[in-house]
Amino acid sequence: MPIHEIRHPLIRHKLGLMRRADLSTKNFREMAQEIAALLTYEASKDLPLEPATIEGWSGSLNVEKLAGKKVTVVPILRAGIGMLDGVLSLIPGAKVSAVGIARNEETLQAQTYLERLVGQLDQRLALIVDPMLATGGSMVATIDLLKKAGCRNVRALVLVAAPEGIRAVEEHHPDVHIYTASIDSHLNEDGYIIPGLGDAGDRIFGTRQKDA
Ligand SMILES: O=P(O)(O)OC[C@H]1O[C@H](OP(=O)(O)OP(=O)(O)O)[C@H](O)[C@@H]1O
Ligand SMILES: O=c1cc[nH]c(=O)[nH]1
Ligand SMILES: [Mg+2]
Repeated sequence: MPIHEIRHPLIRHKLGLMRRADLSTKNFREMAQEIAALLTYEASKDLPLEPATIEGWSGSLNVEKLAGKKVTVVPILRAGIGMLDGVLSLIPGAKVSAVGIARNEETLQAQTYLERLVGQLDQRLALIVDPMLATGGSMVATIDLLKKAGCRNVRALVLVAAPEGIRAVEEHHPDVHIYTASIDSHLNEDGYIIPGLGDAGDRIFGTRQKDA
């Protein structure tokens, strides 16, 4: 199954807090990074290990380390920045590939305005981060451009996913696994996830918010 809804109690609790309309910008940001770290833990649980010999306090011993595979984290700007540090807290050596995509508010079409990818993408696992998977247009466009640049191993971390967006990713990129804190009910007529979080970019950046 390429969709993984991680129903861990810590994630359920933190996501419940994020759904509160009165949560401050500060706390919304903190929860987004913390859930991102917990999703990273899940999304990395099958990364390959290789043996290594080290000098320990009692002499030489065999340990394990992550095998050759390198990681790039791919935040979809803007809102994806709100999950970046959470991923990097667990994979501090990862390179960051920034992709700027904004959804046209009328047509809901994804429009790409920035593409700053790191090198050696054919050897890297790409972990795309974006709080919201709504129609899936932004995610599909990001996976398209990563694969075009040579990336063969892509996973997506989203806080909330709509069934419509999951179907779009499955249809266009069935090899891509999605890790989410919640599969929500549906999209409303404006393309917002219900119950969702509202506009995640605005809530993370403090724009157009009542308490800004
Ligand atoms: O699945 P989709 O229908 O494409 O919608 C999801 C996208 O919409 C939001 O970004 P937005 O376009 O609002 O940009 P922002 O991050 O700059 O606020 C969100 O962060 C996703 O990137
Ligand atoms: O519910 C949604 C859908 C798209 N973008 C958001 O920020 N929220
Ligand atoms: Mg937005």
